[in-house]
Amino acid sequence: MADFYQNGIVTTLHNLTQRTHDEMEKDLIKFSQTRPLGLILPSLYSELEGEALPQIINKLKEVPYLSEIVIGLDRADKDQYQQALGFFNQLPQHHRVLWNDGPRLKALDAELSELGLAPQEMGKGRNVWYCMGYILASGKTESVALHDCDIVTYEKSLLARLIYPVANPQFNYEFSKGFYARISEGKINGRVSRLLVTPLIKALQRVVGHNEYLEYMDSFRYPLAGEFSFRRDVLNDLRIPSDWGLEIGVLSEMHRNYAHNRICQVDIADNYDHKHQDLSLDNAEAGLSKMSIDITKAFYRKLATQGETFSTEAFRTLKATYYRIALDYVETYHNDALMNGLTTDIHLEEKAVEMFAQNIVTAGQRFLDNPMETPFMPTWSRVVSAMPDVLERLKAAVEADNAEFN
Ligand SMILES: O=C(O)[C@H](O)COP(=O)(O)O
Repeated sequence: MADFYQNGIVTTLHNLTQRTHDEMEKDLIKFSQTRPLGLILPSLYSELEGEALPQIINKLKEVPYLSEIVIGLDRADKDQYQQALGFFNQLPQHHRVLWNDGPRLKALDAELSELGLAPQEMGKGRNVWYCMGYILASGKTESVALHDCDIVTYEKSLLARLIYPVANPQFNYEFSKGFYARISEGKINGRVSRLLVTPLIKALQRVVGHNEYLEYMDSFRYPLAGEFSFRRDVLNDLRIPSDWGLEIGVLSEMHRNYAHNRICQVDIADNYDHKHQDLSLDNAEAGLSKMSIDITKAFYRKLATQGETFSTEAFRTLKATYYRIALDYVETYHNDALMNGLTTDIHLEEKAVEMFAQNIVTAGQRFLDNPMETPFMPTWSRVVSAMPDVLERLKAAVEADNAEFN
């Protein structure tokens, strides 16, 4: 049973009564009559063949309040795109599949690239960015949810709870971020969120001193959750990184663009499990190691925009501060696990903390070596200003792909 504590400077919407999904769904059907609701699914072709996505689609088939589902499909050739269209045709809702590797969308991407406006890296960030552009172009929905396609514990209630805060016309929220616990096979997961992000924020608070942005980031119970929802107008002005800094980047942009009372977080599931990546202890270019470097750089960049200056010495101090705090958390989570009949591998957790500590310095060095690096994708407002018909052309390309291969 959850408590009802408000732990930070954004509103937390709890699951206090285990209200039934049917009741919430009735509300959402009503809300959707005045505020049409949509969903973005950033997906890889390989996920169609996995365990999670077919289950997710099975559950989504029964969702009655969505006017539009936009699927961004990465790493698919022509045959795979055609198969994907067949697969997603199970959905009774209006849906479109963006073939990101297809000739039409690649041609548009090449034109944007000439203007210096195309995302520079392949991956989820780029996929999400194009889906957001398509939502703006189609104009079919007022509020949109986004979630990953590798969730093996997916229930319809996750989506209902995720979208509710931006669907209810009586609420003033522009953005809502999901949170949950991650437990599987008797273990607590969420290794980067628990062992890097939270202790890093605490360490930055100690080193930088009081900082309202850090207080805001510290308010989120699962800052790395890939599940969030927003009103459509939010999409015009998001300048987000294309690398693993995406989730931190979205939170940072919401902080820049909106007052705190327009932002909330919501309890969307008791437990969440998904595909786990390797820690990659020995390779800083892969797995959770690479993720930790991208995330840490996203924090440095954001703090630099607030006038914070960094040096090699500052990064060393930050590393030492982080390391001590993170080790305390290893113990905290171990005790929490034991009391709940779960386990954590203390040795492995400490090895992860050692790697993250090293990566705090590595990220710092890369930040100092490349002060002009901007892995950000431009806001859609800027893209529209540079290419006024871009949204119409994006929509036309997607419609043509869906019509030609369906
Ligand atoms: O959220 C996280 O911490 C990372 O995505 C890693 O998650 P996992 O430990 O559940 O795989």
